[in-house]
Amino acid sequence: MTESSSVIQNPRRPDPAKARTLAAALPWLKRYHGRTIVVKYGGNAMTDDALKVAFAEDIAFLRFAGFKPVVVHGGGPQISRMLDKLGIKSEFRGGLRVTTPEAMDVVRMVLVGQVQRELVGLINQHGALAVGLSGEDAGLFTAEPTNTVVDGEEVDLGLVGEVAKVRPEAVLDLIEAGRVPVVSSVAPDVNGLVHNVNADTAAAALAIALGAEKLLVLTDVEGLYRDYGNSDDLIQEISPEALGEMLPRLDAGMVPKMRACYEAVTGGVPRATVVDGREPHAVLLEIFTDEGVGTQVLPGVATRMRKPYATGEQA
Ligand SMILES: Nc1ncnc2c1ncn2[C@@H]1O[C@H](COP(=O)(O)OP(=O)(O)O)[C@@H](O)[C@H]1O
Ligand SMILES: CC(=O)N[C@@H](CCC(=O)OP(=O)(O)O)C(=O)O
Repeated sequence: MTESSSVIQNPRRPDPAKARTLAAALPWLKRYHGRTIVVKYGGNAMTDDALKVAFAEDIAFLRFAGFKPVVVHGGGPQISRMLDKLGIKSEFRGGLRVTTPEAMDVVRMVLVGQVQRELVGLINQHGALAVGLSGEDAGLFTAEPTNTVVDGEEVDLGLVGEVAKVRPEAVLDLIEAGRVPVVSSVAPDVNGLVHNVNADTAAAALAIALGAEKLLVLTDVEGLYRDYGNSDDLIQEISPEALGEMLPRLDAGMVPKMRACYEAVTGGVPRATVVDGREPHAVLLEIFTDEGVGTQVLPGVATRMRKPYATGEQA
């Protein structure tokens, strides 16, 4: 022994529980290795800095674990706050923002210039991974103007679009280069006029075009309630057919969200899951556990219910 060497007295034995947790992740590592997972990060799940940091860690973790995560972000509350500051009224119909040309400028500024930039910066704390883009980049999305029907009446939503076409090449190039695309949901129509696309809708269209293994949607509730406001029964698993029957009875932000899950699964994505993004590390908890966090939409299942988690209990 040299003079400079030292002996650690009473070293602490490594905790076997840590190894068990890691070993339990093996089936999921095998299932999703090399597979694309589209993660939709809703504005309501970006409530504090610690949550956003944990989200960025989860995305970097997936990338380093050999998955191919693609982020599509929202920012509805952030847009509403900015509109409010500017003295512009926010109005939602059928879960979608009525978007005037004046509001469209703000939507684009907040989504692409603020929310996207912040997420890119947070993910890149872990390496040169994230690259931001919007539906305007390299023809990623072409929007088609859309209206909605509320209480049997057609409502003019202004510059709101559905995704009519996806050219996923730019996203595929980034994935191929080992990057994490972070996508904002604004998109030009065929004439180049930029439209506001709901981020859930954009995420579903991208998941289908990429042939993703999963669409994972982070929001601010534990999942889909069977009868929101009247009962705390949560739907744990539901088939696209049963969800399709529920769609006309849903309201507010759950309309585009559950429609997006429906579209994704009927469009070939094997499963779509809505989870509570207010839970730190919601992405890792959902992907690496089998207990059915949130609401899962997958073909061929009978509807299964559960009660919400007890207050203070971890997912
Ligand atoms: N059946 C339902 N189950 C769960 N949430 C519902 C339901 N119906 C309406 N909601 C509302 O939808 C909201 C989520 O949509 P939204 O506010 O657009 O979220 P995000 O910003 O994550 O896209 C919930 O906070 C809840 O208030
Ligand atoms: C047409 C429409 O409603 N677009 C949304 C786009 C942002 C979004 O979808 O954000 P969340 O995911 O946080 O709800 C909006 O203007 O709020």
